[in-house]
Amino acid sequence: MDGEDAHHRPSSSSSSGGPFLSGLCAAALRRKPISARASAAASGEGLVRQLGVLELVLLGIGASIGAGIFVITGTVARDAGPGVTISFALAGAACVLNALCYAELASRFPAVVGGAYLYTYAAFNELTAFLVFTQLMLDYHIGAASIARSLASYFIQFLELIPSVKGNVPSWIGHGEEFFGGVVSVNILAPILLVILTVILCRGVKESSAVNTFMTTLKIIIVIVVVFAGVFEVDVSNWSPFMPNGFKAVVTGSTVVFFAYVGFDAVANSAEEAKNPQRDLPIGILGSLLACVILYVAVCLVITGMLPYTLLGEDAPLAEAFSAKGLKFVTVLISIGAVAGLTTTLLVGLYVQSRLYLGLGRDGLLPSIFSKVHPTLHTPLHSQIWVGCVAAVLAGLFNVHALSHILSVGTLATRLYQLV
Ligand SMILES: NC(=[NH2+])NCCC[C@H](N)C(=O)O
Repeated sequence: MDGEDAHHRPSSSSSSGGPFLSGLCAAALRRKPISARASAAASGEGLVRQLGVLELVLLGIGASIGAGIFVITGTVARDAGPGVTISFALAGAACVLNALCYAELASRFPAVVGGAYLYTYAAFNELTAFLVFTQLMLDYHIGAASIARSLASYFIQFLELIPSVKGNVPSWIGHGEEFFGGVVSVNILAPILLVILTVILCRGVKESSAVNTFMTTLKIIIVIVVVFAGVFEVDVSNWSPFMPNGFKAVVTGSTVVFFAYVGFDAVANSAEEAKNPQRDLPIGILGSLLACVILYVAVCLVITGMLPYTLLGEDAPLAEAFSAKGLKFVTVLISIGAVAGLTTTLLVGLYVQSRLYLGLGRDGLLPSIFSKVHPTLHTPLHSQIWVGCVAAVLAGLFNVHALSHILSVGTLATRLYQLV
């Protein structure tokens, strides 16, 4: 990798041998010449092109539809009323603008891993790119841990449906055994789930994509069934007034529901594994986002039409709305949808992280071990195992509450950076 690294770094800025500080500044301010890197990637030293357009669209949807739609809808609807639909449409429109930028950049630099990190490196400089990476990693590492913790709780809840098991599952298995006044909350199920997903990801991009395709299709079907089951329960009088607390509450709501769209950018990181990146990456990015906008808006219309917005629950609004109408089977479907949703956001999140580590390892910004790709599996094994371990340690020691505090700061900082 070192030879290649030297090859793609601009010699003018780094070879002068001048004072240490000016060398450092020059390094921090250099940009990435994409063409050289692209030809190195194209020479076939690692990842393989296995993903078609459908797999890319499902990758984006897999990363985006998590628990957000099942939870945030109710939280926001309590303020914005049925206008939460407009909140989702507004946030969706903002994301479409963002996605158009991603689509344009992804088709310009199609053959290199890296997504936002790569684009910042090419447009600004190495320092900015590295900062983008650190913030993305803060978000992804902590995000992966908290999603794994939520998944573990879901599994324990399913297990406790068995009468003889109910109340007998030790808390260190899934819910967390608390120490130091609740600062540390130890459990083993979340790390086990992370190990399983890491093994799948290490086996190959085709295998990981197959799991994602299956789970994502399942959750899309569930969301569609939920919408159709709900349509027959809609009472249009629940939609008026549409914005009980005015447009301001709707706009405020759109800043919260933005979270539900986070994920479509994952597609940009599969540039080196897409069969026809120049054409398929933009389709994958925009296609997955548009699918989410349609599904989310439909869910919002249905849920706010089913019950007066004041009666929507805060924790599991969608499930509660259906049990209030006596549709228990839909409630079960929603739980399965949430588990599938969490699993795919976790899977794709871990996938994206490893490709980012790979990109930085190749660029010499991280130790070269991260740049290694397994010769037969064609996956960045070291990077993948590393991101799995970090998430497993965090998920093994902290609960969602502790993790989400750190995550909010990370996500906000990341998005601010991207705006700049
Ligand atoms: N990188 C992240 N923060 N990913 C979290 C994705 C959350 C996903 N959009 C959801 O609604 O659940």
